[in-house]
Amino acid sequence: MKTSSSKDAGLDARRTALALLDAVTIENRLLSEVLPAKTARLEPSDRARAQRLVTEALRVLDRCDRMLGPHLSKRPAPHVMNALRLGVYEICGAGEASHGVVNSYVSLMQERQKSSHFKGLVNAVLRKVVDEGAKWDRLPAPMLPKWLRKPLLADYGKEVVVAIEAAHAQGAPLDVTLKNTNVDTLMALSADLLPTGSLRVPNVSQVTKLAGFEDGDWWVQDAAAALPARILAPQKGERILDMCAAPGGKTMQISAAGAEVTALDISESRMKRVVENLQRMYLPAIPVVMDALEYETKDLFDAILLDAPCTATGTIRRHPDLPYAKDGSDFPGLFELQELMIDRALSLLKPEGRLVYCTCSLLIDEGEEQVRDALARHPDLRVDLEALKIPGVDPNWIGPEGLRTRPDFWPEAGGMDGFFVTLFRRS
Ligand SMILES: C[S@@+](CC[C@H](N)C(=O)[O-])C[C@H]1O[C@@H](n2cnc3c(N)ncnc32)[C@H](O)[C@@H]1O
Repeated sequence: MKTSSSKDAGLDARRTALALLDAVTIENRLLSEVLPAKTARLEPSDRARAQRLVTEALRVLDRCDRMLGPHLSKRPAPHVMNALRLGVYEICGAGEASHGVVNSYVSLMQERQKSSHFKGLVNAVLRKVVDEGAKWDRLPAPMLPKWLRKPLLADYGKEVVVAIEAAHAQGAPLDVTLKNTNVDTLMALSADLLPTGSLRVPNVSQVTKLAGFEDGDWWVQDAAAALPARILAPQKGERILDMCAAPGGKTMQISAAGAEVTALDISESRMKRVVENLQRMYLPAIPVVMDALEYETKDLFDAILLDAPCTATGTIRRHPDLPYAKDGSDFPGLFELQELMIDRALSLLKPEGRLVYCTCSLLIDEGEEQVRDALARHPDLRVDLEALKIPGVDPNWIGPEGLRTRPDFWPEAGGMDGFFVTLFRRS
């Protein structure tokens, strides 16, 4: 690994960003899986720079490709294409000095024998892009890849999908959930209080340095992700199962409300994060590491929150790598697992108990369709629509099966993640 010198300032971060983009688009890995290993040897400032560069470029990858299209008679090898994409993003999207950007990506091509003969192409194409920079702002919002755009078009229609894509390009603000409603914390964070009770914090560079982090006054949680536990409305002393708990955002909401919460997750490493998060917040919970489909208990629960494993397509604002790392092939397996988990949850619930089912997905298959199927399988089950009408939730977001949020909601305030939430009771 080379180190930065004044001559090649930014090269280490760019090399790593290119390796990360290759890992996502060629090896189909999620950034969260590859970031630790690929950035381990970088200086903290370069690590942050590489992460920012690849994340922001992924957000506008379709735009980069549109800029490059007219200058490429044939798509070059993926590694070369990714260098061009990063170069375009840096020149047009980030407004970096074009001379340094072009030189860096040409140098990176020279570093590998296989790509060294593309250095002339990279040089020529990026220079042409510099001349056409003004085109960038006139390009439409980046489109999702076809494999994901197609089902979303079927679910929502073109107008909504275009609005969702525009919201994805904007990225996501930082939202936090307060442990206790505390005006001092609100003031110290200079945050906006959102209609649903979450706080939106402006201009964050380092979350751990924000007021109240050390004291456990709040945790990071998107405003939409905070809705399922609010809808569950945990009561002091109730026994509640958080059936897919890690990393623990909803467990902490339930615990902070004074309920006795069992936090279950199949992943030992992810459960460690739940425990760490609970410790930082000084909140109790009973951690259980096991497959929810095998979990049994004699003492049925008063309420269950099932935040089922899903495609996470509602979180693309935060994870723009997802549409490029995935191709939808694992989706049917997830839909089946969600169905099994709903049935399992019902078997662990008191007859008068309530089950909140939610997914951070935009796909109807993982929300409304799961509810319709569950009602057909369990004739004694009903959806409690009244329970979904909590403060700040627009009644238009509620359909016959439950509450649907989308990234294009609250556009002026900065949007929200896509979620589906419903509350089941037995008739
Ligand atoms: C959407 S995440 C949960 C997020 C969490 N509720 C929160 O608010 O922080 C889904 C979780 O389901 C867990 N999971 C996947 N399959 C599972 C299974 N069969 N049993 C229990 N947990 C499972 C995953 O490890 C993952 O942590």
